[in-house]
This record gives sequence, C-alpha cells and structure tokens, in this order.
Amino acid sequence: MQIYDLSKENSIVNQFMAELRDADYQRNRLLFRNNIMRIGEMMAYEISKKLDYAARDITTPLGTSRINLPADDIVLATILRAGLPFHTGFLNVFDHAGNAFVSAYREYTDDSHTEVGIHVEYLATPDLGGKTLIIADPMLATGGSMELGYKAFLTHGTPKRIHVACVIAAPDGIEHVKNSLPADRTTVWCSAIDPALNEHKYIVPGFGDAGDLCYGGKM
Ligand SMILES: O=P(O)(O)OC[C@H]1O[C@H](OP(=O)(O)OP(=O)(O)O)[C@H](O)[C@@H]1O
Ligand SMILES: O=c1cc[nH]c(=O)[nH]1
Ligand SMILES: [Mg+2]
Repeated sequence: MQIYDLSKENSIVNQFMAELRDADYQRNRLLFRNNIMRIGEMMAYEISKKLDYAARDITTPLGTSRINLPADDIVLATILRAGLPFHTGFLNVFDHAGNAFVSAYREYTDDSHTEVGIHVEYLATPDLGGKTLIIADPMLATGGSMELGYKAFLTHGTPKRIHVACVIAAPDGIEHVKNSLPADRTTVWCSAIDPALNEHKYIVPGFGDAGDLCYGGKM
C-alpha cells in the first residue's frame, strides 16, 4: 500500500495545518472548515497526478488543441459529519465526479471512555463498480470508521482503485487500513502522520475532534 504524506515537502499546506492545530485559531469555525477544504483542494491536485489520462482534441474558436484529460471515473466519498468540508475541497477540483456519503460516528462503549464503537447508519452512493473511489475523511485515528465506511460502499460495487484521503493519520489507522482494504489497490494520502492515539483514541497532537471543530458539539 502506498502512503503519501504532504508534510514531507514544504508547501502552503503547512500554514493551513498550523492554523488547524492552533487552539486559538480553532475558535473560528469558518476558518477551520475553510482550511480543511483548502487541504482537500491541494490533495485532490496531488491525486490528479496519479490518475490515468487520455488525449482529447478540444475545439477552440481558432483551431484544435490536444489535451490529456483524466480518464478515471471518479467517485468522491465521504464520512459524515467531519468529512463534509474536506469533500467540498475535493469536489471543487474534481467537479465532474460522482458523490457518495456514509454516516459513521464514534461512541464510547465504556464509562472510562477508552473503547470506541462505530455506528454506520446512512448510505447514499452511485454504482462503484470499476470506479476510482476517493474516500475523504479528515481523521484516520483507529481506522475503524474508514473500514466500516469502505465496507458500506462496497455493497454498491467494487472500485478499481481506492484513495484514502485524510488530513491527519495515526500509525494505528494506517495499519488498520492496510489490513482491511485491498492493499494492492489502495493509496493513503495525508497532510501529517502524528505519533500516537491517547487513551480516548484521539490523535496526539492532532487537533481535537474534527466534527465538533467544524460544526460544534453534539449530544
Ligand atoms: O479512525 P477512527 O477512530 O474511526 O476515527 C476517525 C473518525 O472520527 C471522526 O468522526 P467522528 O466519529 O468524531 O464523527 P463526527 O464526524 O460526527 O464528529 C472522523 O471524521 C472520522 O470519521
Ligand atoms: O483525534 C481525533 C480522532 C478521531 N476523530 C477526531 O475527530 N479526532
Ligand atoms: Mg467527531
């Protein structure tokens, strides 16, 4: 399984990441969502370099121009709720893509808040058979949401390639994806790999709860 970490190379993404992580900046939800969206746009651009291309003749008012255009049939999938602004960033770039949504939320299953269960409830997707599936979710912590989201999408066809796109990944999450998605057809993209999860299964240093930072707390 290939893994691309955008932080390996200096780019403007570093500034978006610094603002996302900064507890003061985080008070501005509009900025938080916007930075997630902008990372989605940058990551989509990087993924676009790995697609298949086919030449097409485009008629201009003055002649013909041959251009290599993406040949992949892309479906942009996301996991509600924190995935929404990230998905928007991808859709700003891959505006011809199909779209798929699944809901998954983590809930503690014990009083000490150290074990999480994941609930999948809503699924809306086009046929995924033979498609290039990009699953955008900002946090890859335990990897449980990604696995269950992927398995829900699989009920609607087997994609040709899978790109797992996240903002921050933890080593546990990457390992989980390696073991639960087809490693020969899956690529993981992230803007940082943070060292660990804390006892509540949050990524450390991470930036906190992505869904709450985008949309506020939930009961
Ligand atoms: O790798 P995991 O351990 O499964 O954690 C990652 C999940 O956590 C967040 O969602 P969350 O469950 O907080 O739901 P939300 O988007 O509604 O906040 C995030 O968007 C991922 O879906
Ligand atoms: O650190 C984490 C882990 C899972 N989900 C989040 O939103 N943040
Ligand atoms: Mg959350």
